[in-house]
Amino acid sequence: MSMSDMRARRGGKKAFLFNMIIVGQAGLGKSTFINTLTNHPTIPKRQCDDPAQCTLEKTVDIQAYTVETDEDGMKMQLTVVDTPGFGENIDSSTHFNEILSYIEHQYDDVLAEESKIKRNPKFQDSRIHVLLYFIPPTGHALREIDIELMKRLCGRVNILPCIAKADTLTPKELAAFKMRIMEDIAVNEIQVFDFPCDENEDDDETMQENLELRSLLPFAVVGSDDTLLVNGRTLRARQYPWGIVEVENMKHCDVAQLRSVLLSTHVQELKELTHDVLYEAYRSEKLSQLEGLAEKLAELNMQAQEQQPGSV
Ligand SMILES: Nc1nc2c(ncn2[C@@H]2O[C@H](COP(=O)(O)OP(=O)(O)OP(=O)(O)O)[C@@H](O)[C@H]2O)c(=O)[nH]1
Repeated sequence: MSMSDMRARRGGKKAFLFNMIIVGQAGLGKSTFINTLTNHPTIPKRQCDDPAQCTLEKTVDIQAYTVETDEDGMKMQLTVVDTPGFGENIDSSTHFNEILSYIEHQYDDVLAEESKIKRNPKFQDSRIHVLLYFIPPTGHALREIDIELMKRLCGRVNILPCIAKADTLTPKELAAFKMRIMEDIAVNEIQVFDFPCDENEDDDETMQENLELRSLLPFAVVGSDDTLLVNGRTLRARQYPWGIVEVENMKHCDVAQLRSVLLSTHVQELKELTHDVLYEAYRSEKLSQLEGLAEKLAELNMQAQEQQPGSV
């Protein structure tokens, strides 16, 4: 779909449903980022008076939060699925399996609904349209765990890689880190959502915008729960002894562009890719598995009948 079509759709009365999941190591600022993105305390802060206890009070369950957004005239009902951060000591394969089964479970629900003779008019499609993968700001390269997780999930969900806490890197470090991450993604054949362009469908403006967005990958993210007064304007920002990092300032990070992608310009495309490509692949895999099982059962039945006394 072209950007102009997308814009033509904006301002419609019906709120768009969009579902995202956020994944990454513990303490990378996932909850803070969601509240920054939605400009709302979508994920409640954990109440904790005792700093010693605070570190123990992490996100422990996969949990969905829904919030209304209105970005650039595009109204949406956004559901964000927050996942527990994984760490060095956690068995990562269990963690990956939980995320994968959560994503597949939403596909199963749709598959079951599609197979009903009488559909439920109130059925809510909770398929995940995008996964934000938070990479720690090590400044080196992707870790094995990042590669493994993205490899396992990329056939099931659109992945957008993000560098968490990008304010901890200098601009030079950030640029080099971005380059190495994209090299690792290519070498390991990880399919991420890279703003594909279609010469036959997209107009020049869309192609240009997509190429610019692609060049930003992975998005440099900064989140903050605080607002500060900067030159007479109240802004979401992080304050340090040496200065201020403004969340919406494109010179400081890529949050402004990422917000626009996630809440407006690329919502339709991510939904279409989820339905037409990812869900379709899952559906046919599932159905051929069922077909294989049915054939096996029929074969076993036939053998059982042949072995019955009196059968010819
Ligand atoms: N420097 C920096 N710190 C951040 C940023 N975003 C969040 N933080 C801080 O990082 C800490 C953890 O933030 P959370 O949002 O709770 O992290 P989380 O990933 O949701 O944590 P889990 O739920 O435990 O996985 C908090 O002290 C935040 O203030 C950021 O962009 N830059």
